[in-house]
Amino acid sequence: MQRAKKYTLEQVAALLPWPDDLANKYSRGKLTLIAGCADYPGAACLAAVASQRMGAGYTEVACSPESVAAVRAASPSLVVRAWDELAAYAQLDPDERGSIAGSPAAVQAAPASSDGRAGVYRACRSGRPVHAAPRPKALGPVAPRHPLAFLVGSGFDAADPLSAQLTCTVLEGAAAAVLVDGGGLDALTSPEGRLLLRRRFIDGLPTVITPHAGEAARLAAPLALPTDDPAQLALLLSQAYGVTAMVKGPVTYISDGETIVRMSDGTSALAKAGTGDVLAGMAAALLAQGLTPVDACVLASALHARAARAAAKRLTSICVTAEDVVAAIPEAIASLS
Ligand SMILES: NC(=O)C1=CN([C@@H]2O[C@H](COP(=O)(O)OP(=O)(O)OC[C@H]3O[C@@H](n4cnc5c(N)ncnc54)[C@H](OP(=O)(O)O)[C@@H]3O)[C@@H](O)[C@H]2O)[C@@H](O)CC1
Ligand SMILES: Nc1ncnc2c1ncn2[C@@H]1O[C@H](COP(=O)(O)OP(=O)(O)O)[C@@H](O)[C@H]1O
Repeated sequence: MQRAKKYTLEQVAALLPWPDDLANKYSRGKLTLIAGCADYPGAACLAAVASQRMGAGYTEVACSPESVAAVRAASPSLVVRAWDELAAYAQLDPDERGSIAGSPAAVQAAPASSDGRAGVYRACRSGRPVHAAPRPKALGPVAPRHPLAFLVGSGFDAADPLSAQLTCTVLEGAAAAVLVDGGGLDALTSPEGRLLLRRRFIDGLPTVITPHAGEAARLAAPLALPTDDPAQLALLLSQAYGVTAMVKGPVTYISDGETIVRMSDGTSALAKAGTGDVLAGMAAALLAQGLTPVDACVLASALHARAARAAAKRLTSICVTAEDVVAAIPEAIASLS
């Protein structure tokens, strides 16, 4: 059985993405979140403001139309749109969208954006009716000048078929790192989800999953993976799905299929709804800033734990909320520097 390793404080601190003097908002990384269904706008708000605090230069949210006002109200510096066009595209039959087994070379051959910052809507905003929407070769520029990443699934309702459709559309179209969280995770067990993950793995496109114990068990079940040891589960999920897996809990384990990292600095103050959405936004923001999947998960998890401890010191471990964890991210960063 493989042993888990721990990072030293110095190793974690060395991962902090300090901006250089000539940075601009695009060079600091753009994160696009596809998150927040009508019932869970809060998850999109929490993940998005956590991304901003975690240093992403540009945070864009595509959420359900019902959630737009709430997400806009969460922070005026977020760029927020309804996911209507993307959702309409996702609902097309895969045959109409184009074969999901299409050649990766075709994706690479798509013309690069001239301004290097086309967003999630470019392919869907041609003014054509939805049934004639072109296949989005890539969500965002194919050859980005600046780092970018996508987060999909926080605040999705796993029971709604649209959740799986949106998740697969992002996995298919994003020529960049994708983090799958919350109600998007169940989509990965379907034949289409498995195929898309395999294709991303072969193409060298990083995918990160961030399940809690219940979600990890649902990912393990169809493959009959043992769930009794969370460290081994992180390793096995990573290997089986071709992703970097961060299995969350009182102790969190991160695996890229070769190594396992143990993160044990958390606190029960984190056992509250929404703290997982905060962690997803932090890790995805670090992916958008160019950290490797394991480094992004390690740094996000370490800062998440430190932020919760700092908040609990002031507010007690009874009172800390997910919003308090976001507010304490700056203290967590300062404590490492
Ligand atoms: N403010 C918002 O908008 C918020 C929105 N949110 C969004 O809601 C969506 C659904 O996410 P969810 O986690 O609430 O539900 P779901 O994935 O169905 O799992 C629940 C079942 O799993 C099991 N379970 C076992 N171990 C577990 C563990 N360690 N932690 C948790 N569960 C564990 C347990 O079943 P049991 O073991 O009791 O049978 C439990 O009944 C998702 O998109 C998320 O982003 C939330 O983040 C909250 C704030
Ligand atoms: N007892 C605990 N000790 C330390 N960390 C915890 C504890 N309980 C939960 N957490 C952390 O809180 C977060 C909860 O995530 P998750 O269950 O996905 O919440 P949500 O879906 O409500 O956002 C995870 O990062 C997990 O590691």
